[in-house]
Amino acid sequence: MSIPMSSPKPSRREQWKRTTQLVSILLRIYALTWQQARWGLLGTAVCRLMLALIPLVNMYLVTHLVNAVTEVITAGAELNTVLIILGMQTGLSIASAAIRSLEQMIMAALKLRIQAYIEEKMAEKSTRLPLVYFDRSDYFDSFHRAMGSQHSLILFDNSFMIIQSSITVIGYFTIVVSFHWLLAVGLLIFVIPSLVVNMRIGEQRFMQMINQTAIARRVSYLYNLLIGREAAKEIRLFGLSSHLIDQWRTSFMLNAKQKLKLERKGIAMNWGVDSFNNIVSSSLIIGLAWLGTKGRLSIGQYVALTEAFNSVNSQLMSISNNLSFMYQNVLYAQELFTFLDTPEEHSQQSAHALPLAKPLRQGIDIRDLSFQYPNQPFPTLHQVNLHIPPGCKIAIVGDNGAGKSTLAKCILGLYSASEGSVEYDGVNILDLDPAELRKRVTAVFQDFVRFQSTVRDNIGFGALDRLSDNSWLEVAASKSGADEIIESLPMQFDTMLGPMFDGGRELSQGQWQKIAISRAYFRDAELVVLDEPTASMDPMTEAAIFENFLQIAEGKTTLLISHRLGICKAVDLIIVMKHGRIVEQGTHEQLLRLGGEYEQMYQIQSKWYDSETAAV
Ligand SMILES: Nc1ncnc2c1ncn2[C@@H]1O[C@H](COP(=O)(O)OP(=O)(O)OP(=O)(O)O)[C@@H](O)[C@H]1O
Repeated sequence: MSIPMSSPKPSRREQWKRTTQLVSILLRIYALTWQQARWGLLGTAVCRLMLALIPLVNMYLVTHLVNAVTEVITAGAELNTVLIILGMQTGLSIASAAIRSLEQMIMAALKLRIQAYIEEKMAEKSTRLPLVYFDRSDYFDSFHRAMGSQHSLILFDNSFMIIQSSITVIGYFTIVVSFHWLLAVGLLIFVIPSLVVNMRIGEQRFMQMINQTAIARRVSYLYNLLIGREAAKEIRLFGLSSHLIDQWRTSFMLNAKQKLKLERKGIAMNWGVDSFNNIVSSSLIIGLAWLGTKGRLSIGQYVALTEAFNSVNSQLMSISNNLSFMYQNVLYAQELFTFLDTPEEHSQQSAHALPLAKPLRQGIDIRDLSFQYPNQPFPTLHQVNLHIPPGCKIAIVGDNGAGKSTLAKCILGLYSASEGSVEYDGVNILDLDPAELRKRVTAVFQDFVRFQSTVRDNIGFGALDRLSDNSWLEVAASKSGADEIIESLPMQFDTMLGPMFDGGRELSQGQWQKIAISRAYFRDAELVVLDEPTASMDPMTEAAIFENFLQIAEGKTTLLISHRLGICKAVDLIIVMKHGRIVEQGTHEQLLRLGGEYEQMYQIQSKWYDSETAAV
């Protein structure tokens, strides 16, 4: 879908291909607008048609008015005709203003409708894309460009303007041609230079937008960092404000200078076009005066034609501007459609997703699984093999960066294997319906979300269909120990959490964690993944959570990622990971006997706990 723009001199074939692509984008926009707002579109078309005819009627009235006024002055005729024509002109102006207002109202509604539709589609698309896209900078570039291209869809407005102006101009041409064909040729000369200049500038603006996307994103990233909550503490603590503002200013100015250069070029070129048009316009008026000397024009016709020239000039400028805007908007719209056409998650496109037994019979098998992040030079997981029987409790341990969280995300189906497979009951995860799979799994991640919303939402988002079921909410809250926190809140489950909105109660890190764990429990899933859920909790709370966890995990397949090895004694299987591989697996006793990585980690931690106890 993306149109190659970099080659300075495209071949004829490339030009043809590019033109057909642009036309197909244009047709797609028309189809979309028609589908979304056909009555608005029809209403606008009718208004624009009437507005196109009004100047022609006015020209007719001006001719008669000037002639009638001349009669009054030179031959002492009655004022009646003048008054009647003036009355008609006033009526025409009022009608014209009313139609214009109506058209503006329809257009405002139409634009909002299209904007809502596009924003919804973009949000839908973002949530349906595979998670791995969010690790790619080109995805963010594409999203940023698509966001900035939304306005381009109102190019139907440009088309209407062009049609409206064209009808008026054709009317004027028909009248002008009846006086002398050379006058009509002169009128045509107006349009060509301004069209060429505007299209060139439009294309350069678009290319600039493409080239500046990455840096424009950095500018907005730095700005949001400066004004946002996330970095507020550290900016103050480390005194980063001036440094970050300097960085932001440098990036901003880099973009601004390039933009300014192009604007200057555009303004200078338009000045050239304006001067040229003034010369053409003066020549035409001289031509009119010459026709007058030949006795082929009345004063009224002379005045009306001069007005017509000025009007045609502005109408032709409007056509040329709208054509170039249309061209520019089609180029932008291409970015939007490129984003909207990005392929989604595997099975969402397939109607042949395979069913899954409930509960699982054979469990989960990971076969020769390798996974590489798009922005990493080497795979993060190498040839991982693991069998997880149904109902088995597994702890995954290992150094920082060993690949524990990545493995969990592959098992949850959030990342697709680069090589090998994850199978549920022998069915490749890629052949399962993602929506169906997600109903069967639940997780708490290290970087869980703090929804700036009610407690009910924060827990209930785990299973939307039970959002208003208080008894389920209470059970989920008590399992994680969040019930005590909720009890102390002014409106219990309906209390707003987080500082972002009025009346929101901020919680401590550990309290938020309990809420996030409740959310995971709220979904009654077969596979529960807890990725370091207790990192911010005090040891007493941690012990309680683990105890609870094991109790409620009875019968469920559970995967626990933790650096604290205390829990490992109570699980069925411990997996030790190092540099993206499983290096050891077994029970606590088996691994201690093995005397390998696990035993070393365990000894270090027990010494640490022992010395803590000794110190106390
Ligand atoms: N979103 C990402 N994009 C690129 N690389 C990533 C991403 N997330 C993790 N990695 C890389 O993958 C490797 C494994 O990360 P992972 O988070 O799976 O490790 P972990 O064992 O869970 O670590 P920790 O104990 O610190 O949480 C790391 O070297 C990291 O650099």
